[in-house]
Amino acid sequence: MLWRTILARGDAMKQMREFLQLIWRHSRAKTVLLFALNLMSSVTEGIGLLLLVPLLAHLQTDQPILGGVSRWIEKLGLPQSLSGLLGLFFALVVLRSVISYARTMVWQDFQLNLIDTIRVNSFNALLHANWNWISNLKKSDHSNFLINEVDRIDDGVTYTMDFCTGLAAVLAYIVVAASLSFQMAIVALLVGASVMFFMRAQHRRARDLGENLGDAYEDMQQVVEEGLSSIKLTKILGNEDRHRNMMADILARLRTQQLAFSKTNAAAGAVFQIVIALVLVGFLWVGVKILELPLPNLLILVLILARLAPMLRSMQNQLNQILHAWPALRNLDEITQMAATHRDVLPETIQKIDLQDCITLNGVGFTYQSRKSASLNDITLQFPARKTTAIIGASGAGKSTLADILMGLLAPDHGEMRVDGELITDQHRVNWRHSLAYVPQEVFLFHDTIRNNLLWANVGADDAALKQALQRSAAQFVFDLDDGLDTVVGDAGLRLSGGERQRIALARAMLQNPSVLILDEATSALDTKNEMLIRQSLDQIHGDMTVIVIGHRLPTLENADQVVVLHDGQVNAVGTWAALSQNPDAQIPNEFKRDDAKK
Ligand SMILES: Nc1ncnc2c1ncn2[C@@H]1O[C@H](COP(=O)(O)OP(=O)(O)OP(=O)(O)O)[C@@H](O)[C@H]1O
Repeated sequence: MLWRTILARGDAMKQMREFLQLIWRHSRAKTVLLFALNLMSSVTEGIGLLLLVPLLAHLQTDQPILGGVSRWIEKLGLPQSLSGLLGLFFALVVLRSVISYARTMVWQDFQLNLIDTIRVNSFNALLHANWNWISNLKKSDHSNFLINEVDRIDDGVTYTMDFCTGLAAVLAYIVVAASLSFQMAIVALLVGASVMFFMRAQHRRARDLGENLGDAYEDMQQVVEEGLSSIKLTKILGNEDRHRNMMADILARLRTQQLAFSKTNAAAGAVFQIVIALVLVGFLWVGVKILELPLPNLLILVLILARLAPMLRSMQNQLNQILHAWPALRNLDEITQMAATHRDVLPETIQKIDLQDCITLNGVGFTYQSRKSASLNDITLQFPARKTTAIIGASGAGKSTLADILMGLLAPDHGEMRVDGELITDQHRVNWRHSLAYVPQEVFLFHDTIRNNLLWANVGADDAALKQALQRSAAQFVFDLDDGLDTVVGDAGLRLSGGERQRIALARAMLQNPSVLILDEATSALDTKNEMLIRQSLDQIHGDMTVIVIGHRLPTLENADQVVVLHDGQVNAVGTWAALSQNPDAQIPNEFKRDDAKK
């Protein structure tokens, strides 16, 4: 194939093909339309150029119109007079402008749509990936991907399409040139192909620089995200300069990459211009001295060459940009494939599971991918419905891992979990997750109003339901705020105290009206008064809702129906607090003993 010859190299072909496949997969109909418009635009351009031959011949009456062109004019019944040819030429220019306008509009719509689809689909793939995989990812890499890398894919797609448009135009010019002098067209083609071939080293360099640029963007994203989210710590540690320097170092690296890329491009441009000037000089010499071409033909050939030169130069640049952008496309493939491999199994419709009897764990074991030893080992437990179970244990004993298994966020490597006797498999896990509510130790609130933060749990809840949920969570302080439910909580809820954040998170959980409520140190940031209020509200739901509390303070243990002691990922003891506190074999963390002693 002609363009295979022009590129004369496998890599660029493969990478451009991947961008073309992306375009093709997005909308076949629109891709065909775009290529048809490209073709029409090139054909009208070619015909317009050919019409210049008789037009020029009119200016020089002793010159005959070259046979091929005049034959076509006669065959198609086109006017041969100067005014007729001028009219035709003008009509062609108008037609070409209309085609070019249509092409731009179709392409703009197509391109914006394609890039939005890539962003939304990648975000969606990450959101639906399972917790075990996603929790081990570096967040900044993925935000960098969704923001910067998709922009680079956008560049790659644009340059691919521009390259195709350029290629169609080049082909049209070559056809026109061949119809005027076949030998000259072949010479031009061979020169173009060999220049492209010798540019291989620069193409490779463009791709390598593209990969380095991607890494530098990832690092920058990480520095910005970590710098901003740790700003309080930064101020306390006095590390502002260190963050600024890290940012400056990364920007310097980015600058070096970008300059290197510009240098590669500029060098390619310089070589190109020299080669094209040589070809032009040789062309004229061969045309005049050897082939003795008629003046109109020679002028059109020179015009073609003069227009081809910047076009080939742009195509050369586009090729570099495509290679530069390609690593981002490879990242897209990797992320999409990885996220698909680790995808949660989604049911067709969400059906909440209403716990009636008990949750049972039989011989459950779990090992994190990055760990050699198991974090949970042979856990066999029962969590009776409408009862409160407290899980305690030293730091690292496996409490949060156990909570993640109970919530269906992690799937056990060994053993099984059953809800009312029904085995919970991947097919049930999402339904099960929708049936429970969770209040973590580190509460997350959106930078939005309290109302909107609550509505994430139940979109349709009215103000009365919100008020009730806030009351049940001892969060009446909201009604004393100037803007009440419409108070904006700030970034991650930073405009509220830790205790206020926790109470709003608890209200959000209550609003879900869950079958099971899981609390992870959820009252750790509360003062005694508010802790007591929350405990009272938990007492109110006692007997109505299944509650699992992790690592709580002593009073909660005393009120729990059963307390599970975890030690080194295993169940050490189970029983009421009264029984456990008398059991010398129970590995009860010291803080509970001290609290007990104080009491
Ligand atoms: N994402 C993870 N990847 C690898 N190992 C992990 C991960 N999360 C926890 N672990 C390890 O699993 C073990 C149990 O951790 P887990 O967080 O469940 O303990 P915990 O009892 O909740 O501790 P703490 O009270 O300190 O929060 C620990 O050894 C911990 O280092």
